[in-house]
Amino acid sequence: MRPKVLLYKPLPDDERQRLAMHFDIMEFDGFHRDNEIEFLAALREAEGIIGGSGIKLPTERLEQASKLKVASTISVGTDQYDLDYLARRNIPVMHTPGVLNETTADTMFALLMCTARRALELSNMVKEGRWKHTIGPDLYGTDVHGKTLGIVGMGRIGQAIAKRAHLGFDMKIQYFNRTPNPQAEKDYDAQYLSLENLLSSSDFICVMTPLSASTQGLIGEREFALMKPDCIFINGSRGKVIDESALIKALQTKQIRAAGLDVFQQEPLPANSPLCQLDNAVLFPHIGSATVETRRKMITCAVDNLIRAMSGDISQNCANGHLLKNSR
Ligand SMILES: NC(=O)C1=CN([C@@H]2O[C@H](COP(=O)(O)OP(=O)(O)OC[C@H]3O[C@@H](n4cnc5c(N)ncnc54)[C@H](OP(=O)(O)O)[C@@H]3O)[C@@H](O)[C@H]2O)C=CC1
Ligand SMILES: O=CC(=O)O
Repeated sequence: MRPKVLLYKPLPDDERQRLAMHFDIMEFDGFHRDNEIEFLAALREAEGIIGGSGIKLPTERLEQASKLKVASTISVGTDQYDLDYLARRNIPVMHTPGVLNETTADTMFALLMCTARRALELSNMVKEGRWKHTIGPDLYGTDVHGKTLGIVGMGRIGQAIAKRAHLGFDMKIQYFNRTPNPQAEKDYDAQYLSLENLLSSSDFICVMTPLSASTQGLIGEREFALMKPDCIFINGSRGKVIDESALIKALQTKQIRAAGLDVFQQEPLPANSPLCQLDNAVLFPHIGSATVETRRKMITCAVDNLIRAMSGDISQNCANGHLLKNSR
């Protein structure tokens, strides 16, 4: 009998067929109230699961997946899973690092540029017929080139952002990680600082860490208070890495200049969020990697990961390999 795999995110036909060559597929478009009973029945039968980061499968649900051997996600972030719990069950979590670095860095730079130059606010002014005369200083933006960019989380994507900033915009790069990144220091002349020093001396701050126990709430009221009054804050990591209420307060009181956000504590962001009322907040709907080309590469990578891991090979792209009891 072929292993059963629960697929809960739509795939292009060719990638779906590739899975079907190896597995019996139980297919769902997301996990929600309307499909809960059938979905959980399929989960109980599944040896493999494949979905995306936006669809949470909490541990109490995964406890029912007694036959589960592999979880594959079409994302680099794996915070939707409890990696320790799955490792205790010896279940590898496979993800898609690398293939989305450049696209996600492009998105973060777009967010940074739009925020600095007030692009969406001014575009809306034009579209709504409010452009009556040459704009004055009250609507001017701020320069990006030549400024100082602080990157919190100088990993794969952080370095792709540093490349754009340093080589393209002549920005000074400083960063904070738990461990220094000598490659970024060599390639982009990046300077390693404590979080406090980075926050108080950067013109732009971009957060690009994973969400984990060590990063949840990393940037809160105290951290916003350390930032320069002209600071532009960009979050591309996960909403819970920052205290969103503290950010809203910092934006409302102009404690910082502006924020560009791709991720939120609750996604989709509720329309009644105070963030939606703020001219100095540029909001993207979690589109870091959302281009045709890159989403396709991520799907191919996640399908490859599942096929290989189901046959026992987790040598590439395993997010919890270091935690597994039995290395494969
Ligand atoms: N908005 C979007 O659409 C996207 C969002 N993402 C998010 O970006 C995250 C990062 O991806 P990627 O660059 O591939 O990951 P990497 O693992 O390559 O980089 C993560 C970096 O964060 C640092 N970091 C981790 N924990 C801490 C901490 N407690 N304090 C300070 N720094 C920390 C790590 O350094 P060290 O371990 O030394 O601390 C590392 O440099 C993903 O996990 C995901 O959440 C990714 C893609 C798209
Ligand atoms: O947020 C996206 C991811 O790939 O992680």
